[in-house]
Amino acid sequence: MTKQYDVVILGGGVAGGSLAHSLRRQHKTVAVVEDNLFGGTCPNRGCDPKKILLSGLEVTQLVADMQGNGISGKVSVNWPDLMRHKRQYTNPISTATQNGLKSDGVDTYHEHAHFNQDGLLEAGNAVLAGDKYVIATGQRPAILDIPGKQFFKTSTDFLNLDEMPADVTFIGGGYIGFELAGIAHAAGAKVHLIHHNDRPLKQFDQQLVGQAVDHLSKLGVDFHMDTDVEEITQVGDQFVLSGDDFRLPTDMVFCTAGRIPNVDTIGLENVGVKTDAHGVIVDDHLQTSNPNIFAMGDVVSTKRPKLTPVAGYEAAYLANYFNGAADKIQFNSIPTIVFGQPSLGQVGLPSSIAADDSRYMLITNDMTAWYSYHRLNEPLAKAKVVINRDTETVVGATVLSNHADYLINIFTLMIDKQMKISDFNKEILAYPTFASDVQYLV
Ligand SMILES: Cc1cc2nc3c(=O)[nH]c(=O)nc-3n(C[C@H](O)[C@H](O)[C@H](O)COP(=O)(O)OP(=O)(O)OC[C@H]3O[C@@H](n4cnc5c(N)ncnc54)[C@H](O)[C@@H]3O)c2cc1C
Ligand SMILES: NC(=O)c1ccc[n+]([C@@H]2O[C@H](COP(=O)([O-])OP(=O)(O)OC[C@H]3O[C@@H](n4cnc5c(N)ncnc54)[C@H](O)[C@@H]3O)[C@@H](O)[C@H]2O)c1
Repeated sequence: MTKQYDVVILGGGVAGGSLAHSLRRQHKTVAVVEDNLFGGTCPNRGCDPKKILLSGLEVTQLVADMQGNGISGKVSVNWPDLMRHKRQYTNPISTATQNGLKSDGVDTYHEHAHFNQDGLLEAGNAVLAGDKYVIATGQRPAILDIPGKQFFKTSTDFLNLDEMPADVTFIGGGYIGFELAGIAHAAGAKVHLIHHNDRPLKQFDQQLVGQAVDHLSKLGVDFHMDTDVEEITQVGDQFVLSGDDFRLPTDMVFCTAGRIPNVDTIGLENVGVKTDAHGVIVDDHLQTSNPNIFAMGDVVSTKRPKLTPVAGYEAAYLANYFNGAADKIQFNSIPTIVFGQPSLGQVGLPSSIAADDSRYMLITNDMTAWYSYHRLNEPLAKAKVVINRDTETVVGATVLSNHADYLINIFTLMIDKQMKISDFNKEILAYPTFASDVQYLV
């Protein structure tokens, strides 16, 4: 059976689903092929479930910070209850997302999509012919290729754990390692985070990363830097991680050493689509080396952070492009946050570059004693803001605090709207809020 469409989308995640709805508003015929959960990574096994589980950390840490300041008595995370709370949100997502697509007139296929040797797009028994194809197959967890790799669990497993083990280890100090380590620690586990060099979260301000690491260490998280795990063996109910002069028994080990693009099982070689280690290679119109095939979202080879709002933005761009707009894709600043207690957020020009360039002024503030943070007895609140001396505008910011997310979004607006600091300071902002504190930071 061959069916003809204007656009066939491989992958029903954030990018694929959002493009499909936009194309239907243009009355185009659209098929979405999804081989796992509709909605993709973010709502099923990424951002959203992670942040629900993070609420355990937020509540317990707030209560711990406020001990002796009007709050007494400890609270603790009940992991099975928290997991039930998470599942109440995640369980309906895939069906609801698929139904939403169907009711909008999108044909959905719950199959693995691939281009066969004749270059035809197969989805199970169906052949889907498109005037255009869009690859939106996302990424999956990378698994380190070491003896015992079959014992690795992934972030997806973590976000579905029925019981929190007493002792857990994360290998890889990136976004996922830090975020899940914080959640596991709050849930009462002894947590180890192993990183292969001395630069965890290497894209962030290393001074602030160091302070976050010190803070988490004081709370009881064990960091093992410059440590290469070479083998995992099972000993009884435990796993032993070993390398040069290193041996660590643990109950569960998660590989959080990055994600790899889903390009290898979709027959791209049959349709002349070029890829590299970071994903599908595209031009400024998200067009691949095959002019009828486009790619968007996490599967694209790019140095930009691979994030949900970026995937959504690319989907919106392609919808306009397919509707006749000719502009090349351009990106505003992309804010990025490692969620935790504290969270670490960054946007725009990194402070490390600004520190060595006389065109910029770097303003560093310790906000810990400021009213907003004192009120909640927040133990660590720092901000670095980069200002262009000529234009007197903010061009970059890094914030370490439990409320970094509020501040980083405000800095993003200031940067992209090129708002003069003097104009920003004329604004009357609701007080006392984390947002109004920004006027003291610039
Ligand atoms: C643990 C975790 C936490 C995260 N937290 C955040 C966060 O806080 N903020 C943020 O902005 N981003 C976060 N991200 C990243 C975010 O989830 C992704 O950037 C986003 O989901 C990318 O959307 P996408 O549509 O490109 O890919 P996906 O959402 O991954 O969708 C791709 C879809 O394609 C499907 N697929 C793959 N191959 C095929 C095939 N051959 N045939 C059919 N279907 C296929 C997959 O099953 C998947 O559903 C997180 C990611 C993880 C893993
Ligand atoms: N809050 C967010 O926005 C958020 C959260 C989670 C994931 N994400 C997205 O998902 C992507 C993947 O996240 P991630 O944390 O898996 O990847 P990552 O690339 O951020 O971090 C992986 C880390 O593992 C380290 N590593 C690599 N090999 C190692 C080894 N052998 N031993 C020890 N450490 C090793 C790397 O140096 C790196 O620091 C992110 O880049 C981001 O795009 C975003």
